[in-house]
Amino acid sequence: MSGSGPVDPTSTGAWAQLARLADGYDLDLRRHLADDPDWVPHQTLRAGDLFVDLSKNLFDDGVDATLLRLADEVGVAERRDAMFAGEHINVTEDRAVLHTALRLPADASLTVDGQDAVADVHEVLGRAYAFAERVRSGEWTGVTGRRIETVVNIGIGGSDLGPVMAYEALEPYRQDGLSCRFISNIDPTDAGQKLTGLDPETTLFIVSSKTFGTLETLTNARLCKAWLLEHLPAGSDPADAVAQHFVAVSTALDKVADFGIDTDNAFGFWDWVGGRYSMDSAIGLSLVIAIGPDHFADLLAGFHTMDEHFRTAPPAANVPLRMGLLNVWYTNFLGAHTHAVLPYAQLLHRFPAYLQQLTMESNGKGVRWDGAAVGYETGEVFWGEPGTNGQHAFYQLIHQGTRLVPADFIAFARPAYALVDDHDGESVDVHELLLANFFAQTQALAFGKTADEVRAEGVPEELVPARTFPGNRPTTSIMAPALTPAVLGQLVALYEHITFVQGAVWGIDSFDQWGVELGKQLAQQLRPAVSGDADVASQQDRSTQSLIGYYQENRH
Ligand SMILES: O=P(O)(O)OC[C@H]1O[C@](O)(CO)[C@@H](O)[C@@H]1O
Repeated sequence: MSGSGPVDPTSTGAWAQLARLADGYDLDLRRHLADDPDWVPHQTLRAGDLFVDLSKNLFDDGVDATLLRLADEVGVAERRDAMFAGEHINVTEDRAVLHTALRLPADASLTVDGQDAVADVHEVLGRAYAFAERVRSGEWTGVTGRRIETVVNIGIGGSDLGPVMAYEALEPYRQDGLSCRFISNIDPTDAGQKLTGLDPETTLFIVSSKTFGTLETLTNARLCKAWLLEHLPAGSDPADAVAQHFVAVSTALDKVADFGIDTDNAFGFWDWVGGRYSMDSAIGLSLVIAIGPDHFADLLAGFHTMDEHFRTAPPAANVPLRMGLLNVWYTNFLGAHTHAVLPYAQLLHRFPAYLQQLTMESNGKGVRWDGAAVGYETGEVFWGEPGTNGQHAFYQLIHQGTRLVPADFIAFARPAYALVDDHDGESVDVHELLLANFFAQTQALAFGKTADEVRAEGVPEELVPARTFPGNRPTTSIMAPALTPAVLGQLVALYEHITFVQGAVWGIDSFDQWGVELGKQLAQQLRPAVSGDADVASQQDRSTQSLIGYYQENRH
């Protein structure tokens, strides 16, 4: 796989056919759903516990069949199989891409570059579970003998976003008396705020960094170490204190040792796990401690369910394949640039932020994996907020603006908190209000409101245009019984594989992230200028000199 170049998707017959279909495409969702009684059942798919309704997307049988043909012509299935088999599909880093191995059951078998990956994964998982149990039970204590009450994960990007998102999402599964905080930003406010009010005797720090070379994480880890040693009761031995209060998760265990953390208290993973695909590796240690090994195992099982679906479901029933292809249709043929993700679940409030890294660090690429420039758009901008908050903020643009914004709506049949609003002799289940909004929004977006319908409500003629809704705004609805660990695993894996499908069609390496390097290098080079080195400042461009000058004048 790594030896042969990607197919240029624009050279395929399917691409040309999609371009013809898209020319003047004017599907009317009202008519489409009304005229074809089979459309909704045919476009309602299931994957694990997820119930996925694609029917309110802007496509028809012809587009659908051609998208599936495109997947065939560019070889999505072959690339998927190469990923699952451990081939080095991360070409620019010459690495396998095997986050799917992190959730294989213990009796599965997979050899990666001569190593038994399943045995390795389960060895680390077993150690992480045992460690988590010791913390949860109070057997693992701080240096003064007190049990741990707060776990602070220090990490950034993939070493932060997944654990935070899942910690928030699975709040009902957390153990009482144990909480987590997450320090990520190099802005000292982050560490300053998160350390405030902490009791050093009952705090455990997890330094999470795949490379153990990330400026933000190492700086924050040093700040936390200094804070710990300064605030522990006098007489605590520094080496014991670090040993009891610091553990690490990394692929670079030598650097962990250099930092002063006992490698007995370090949990490894492998270069075949990308940072943004690592929340189900030991990077999830804070989550394992918070929700416990059993729930974490359920989460992994959920991931695996979706992996198996993606690997084995026939194309027409394959949810990640179908959703990924629809995203290609919107991006490359209907002119969409962004994609909204709108969870009608407050507990998923960090899910869009998590998806930003997953999707944009993966597919924000301008060259294919053979180095050739792409001649087409890649990488949608993913964004979102929980409903119904978003309704009162940006839905106006989605409903009536000039841009096409495909949106994924996510909701659960059962609420995390069942609350009833008793008023005026009526009892209203508040979750019903949430779901009524969920259903109503996708209905309004799809079917709109015609000028005649607006007039029929007695609206003055001059206000009719402003109060008309064009409709035909595409949405996918994803529902599940409840937001359990297993369902969360399925959801995350679904988006991992959607991202994969898009990257495979575009022929890009969705697993490297060279685009984040230049800024890091320049920050290192610039730093002396920020500290007042006039020579280095004078070597900068005029705009940067002016900005640094402003900073120097106003810093005190
Ligand atoms: O886990 P690490 O090595 O500290 O990296 C953190 C993040 O930094 C990045 O490399 C981007 O700078 C991400 O891909 C990664 O998730």
